[in-house]
Amino acid sequence: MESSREFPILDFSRYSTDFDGFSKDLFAASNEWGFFILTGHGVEGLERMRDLASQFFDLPMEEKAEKIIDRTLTGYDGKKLTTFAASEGMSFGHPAGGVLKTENLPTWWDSAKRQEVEDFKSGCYDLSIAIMSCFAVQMGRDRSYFTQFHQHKEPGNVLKLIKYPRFKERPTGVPRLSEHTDWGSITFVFTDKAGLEIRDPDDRWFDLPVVPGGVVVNIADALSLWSKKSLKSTMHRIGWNNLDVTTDRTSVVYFTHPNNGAVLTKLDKESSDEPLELTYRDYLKIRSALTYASTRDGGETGDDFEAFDETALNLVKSLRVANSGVLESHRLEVA
Ligand SMILES: O=C(O)CCC(=O)C(=O)O
Ligand SMILES: [Fe+2]
Repeated sequence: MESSREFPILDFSRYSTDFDGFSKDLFAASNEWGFFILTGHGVEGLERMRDLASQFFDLPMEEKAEKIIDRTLTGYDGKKLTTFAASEGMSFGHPAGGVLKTENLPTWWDSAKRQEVEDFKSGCYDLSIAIMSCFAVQMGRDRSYFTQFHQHKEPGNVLKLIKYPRFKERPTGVPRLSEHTDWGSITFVFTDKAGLEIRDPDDRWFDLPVVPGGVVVNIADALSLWSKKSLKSTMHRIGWNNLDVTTDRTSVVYFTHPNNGAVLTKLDKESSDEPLELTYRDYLKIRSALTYASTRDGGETGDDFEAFDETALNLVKSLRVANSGVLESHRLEVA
């Protein structure tokens, strides 16, 4: 679907030559669309990450599935275990340095490869901090305002290599990736293939363009709450219409998260004089309960919604897709 509005494509080299103008444009794009494409971003090592992804996903299942994704979002997110998507993923969580030490990576990821992953993550981290400094200034804060809440602490940022495999025929009733918003601060999607669809400012599905050398950036829930929704966390998905079913799609995705203790917002409570502080940790608990309540085996969280503060629960629900009824569970057996 086309949009009547122009999708924002911005050049990161303006960050050093025209900080004020650039940050204004970045903020406007994130306010209107919640998504933009950044060219000239300078993150190095993408080809190598794609190369490692391709080698890894070609390994026999026993080697890939040696370590399955855990609570630190590290490990193999395998075909048979994946919910919400017809894909397989290899995920590297932890704060900086953690990929070198974790015991939850398949042996194939030796120390040299782990170092390459760390280096790529580090380039992404620097870019994320630069982008957030633009938002901070536009929100009337100090340039380093968000940096203090994105230190190398728990839960850390996640790099995920994702392969959406080709099929002979289009599977029925299952998208490549179900519609959702992301959870943290901002996300980067590096890909050379079409397929990503987002809700445009008129709330219609829009096919994201592919810009060679550009990275797709989107705002996630936590940053949206932090900015009282002036930065938009936009729903997105990957369908079948834009990319032939017989074509593989690989993406390299970097998710940034605030530190667990970061206060995203304060909620006024009638019952108390003190506002309730909603931290990223609180948000995560609510969001994962809402999301996994709809899956067949309930996830790990259980669904003890009564334990949550009602105002906080309603706020997270107001992000629309945190409603468990919207996400559907898909468990697809790939031949
Ligand atoms: O693979 C992509 O292009 C997007 C992935 C995505 O939206 C996600 O994993 O949250
Ligand atoms: Fe996403």
